[in-house]
Amino acid sequence: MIETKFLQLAQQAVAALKWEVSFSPKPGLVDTYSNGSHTDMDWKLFYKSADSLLDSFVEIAEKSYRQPIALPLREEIGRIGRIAEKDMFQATNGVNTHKGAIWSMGLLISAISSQQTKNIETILLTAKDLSRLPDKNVIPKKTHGAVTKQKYALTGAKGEAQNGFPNLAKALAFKPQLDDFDTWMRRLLVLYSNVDDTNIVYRSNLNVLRDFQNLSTQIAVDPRNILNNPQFEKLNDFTREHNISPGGCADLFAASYFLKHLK
Ligand SMILES: CC(C)(COP(=O)(O)OP(=O)(O)OC[C@H]1O[C@@H](n2cnc3c(N)ncnc32)[C@H](O[C@H]2O[C@H](COP(=O)(O)OP(=O)(O)OP(=O)(O)O)[C@@H](O)[C@H]2O)[C@@H]1O)[C@@H](O)C(=O)NCCC(=O)NCCS
Ligand SMILES: Nc1ncnc2[nH]cnc12
Repeated sequence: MIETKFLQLAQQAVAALKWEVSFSPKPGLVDTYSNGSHTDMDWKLFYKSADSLLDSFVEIAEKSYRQPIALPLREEIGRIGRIAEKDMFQATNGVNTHKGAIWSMGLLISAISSQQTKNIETILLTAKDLSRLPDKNVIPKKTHGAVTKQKYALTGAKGEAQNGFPNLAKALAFKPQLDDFDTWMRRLLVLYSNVDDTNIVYRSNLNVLRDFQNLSTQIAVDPRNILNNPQFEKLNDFTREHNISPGGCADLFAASYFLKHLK
């Protein structure tokens, strides 16, 4: 029988993934208004994908409960993470919806369950330590992320975790603004401004990433209502023109919501 505490933690992670895709508008990304720069995904597919991850998230919480941060735990959650990736691809018919999210959420769930804490600093530090342990069972693949990281000397989702999730922490540190929507929109823009998202670079190049980040920074710090700021429409147009999607930022956005709403 699944213990309620593990199920509840996993359900919160799945709910955060669904919240992320529902949050609208998000330039370049799939939301409930549009499919952004994607032709093979919509918000319903993301819901299906999120639901397919519940069992693996429960198992990560279970297997991590009060465990020391050491190689056996790292290898165990790596094994479950790879099953989660398979479940996701099966649920989506081969579309990569949540690969980055499985990685980040998996580490965060494991950190929460192993330390039995809601303290964000402790969670990020523990997830960082876990991610730095070498999992000998990883088979290097020529993924889009791997190709891009090598070509441009970027560190991707792995680097974000191994550095203690600095961009996620930056987004969370952003003080509430006018209202809940404005606060979360600016947190998303903080991620757009700072994350070296390999999805963007794979579909374009480093110059496009930097222009995207600079435009996002301008909007994030502008006190005007974001949806009335003409620069926001410009950002939307920019993602369309370059056919780019900040999928890595979306994963971290979901993870930041998950941490902020831990019960
Ligand atoms: C360590 C792994 C994450 C290995 O990952 P990989 O080597 O494949 O490459 P990364 O670049 O590290 O990216 C993986 C995904 O992470 C997201 N991401 C990208 N950049 C960043 C960043 N700077 N910080 C954080 N996260 C980042 C991103 O995922 C999202 O985008 C995907 C959808 O994008 P889309 O545009 O559709 O791209 P594609 O389908 O690839 O291509 P096209 O559409 O252009 O054709 C979606 O998945 C989002 O989630 C990257 O895709 C890890 O996978 C690993 O080692 N796993 C093993 C299991 C394990 O150990 N798990 C432990 C914890 S459970
Ligand atoms: N809403 C979204 N759109 C595109 N890629 C994503 N990866 C995770 N969430 C996403």
